[in-house]
Amino acid sequence: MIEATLCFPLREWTPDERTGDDRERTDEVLLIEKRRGLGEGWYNGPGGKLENGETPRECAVRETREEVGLAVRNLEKAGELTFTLDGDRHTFCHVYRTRSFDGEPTPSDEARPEWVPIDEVPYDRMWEDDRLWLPAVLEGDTVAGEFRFEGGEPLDEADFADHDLERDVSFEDRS
Ligand SMILES: CNc1ncnc2c1ncn2[C@@H]1O[C@H](COP(=O)(O)OP(=O)(O)OP(=O)(O)O)[C@@H](O)[C@H]1O
Repeated sequence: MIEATLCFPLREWTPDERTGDDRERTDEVLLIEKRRGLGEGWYNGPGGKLENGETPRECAVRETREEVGLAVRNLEKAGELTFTLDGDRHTFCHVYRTRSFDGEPTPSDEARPEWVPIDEVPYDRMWEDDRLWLPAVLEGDTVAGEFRFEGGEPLDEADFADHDLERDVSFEDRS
């Protein structure tokens, strides 16, 4: 089974009063448009597979740096997701969020970063399961879920079948 991570950097957006912008204060999340590999063309958070000897947190920090050049800190565990394919466990994904980071998001060969207001997340251009668990993560809740896909490899061409999801879970292992 593949072990992977996703990281969702958050920042507060406030209107600049000098421009007369009357939109409400909101949170924005840093998403990427994936340019190659699994989920190419779709939006997701920065993230990827664990390398040998790496902890999930280290992986999320490394992948965010590699994909969008942002140095994230103080990651908060927000979710654990299991993706099955035709009944077998395919990927286990650790989800993090953080409001601490240095640098400016910069595009790479792998990803094009974009700050998006949390109520404008483009769920129709994401993995089908994202709409089920990401809103809770962006609202500050924690989630644990299993999402079942059918139809064979690759995972991003399989059909989403069904799921179980729990909110307000606690993660004991600090991973
Ligand atoms: C099935 N439903 C899913 N819903 C939401 N997110 C999903 C996902 N399934 C995989 N993911 C995430 O997608 C990234 C794959 O990225 P990643 O491992 O980098 O794939 P890629 O093939 O590009 O690998 P390399 O860059 O070659 O290592 C990685 O963050 C992983 O957690």
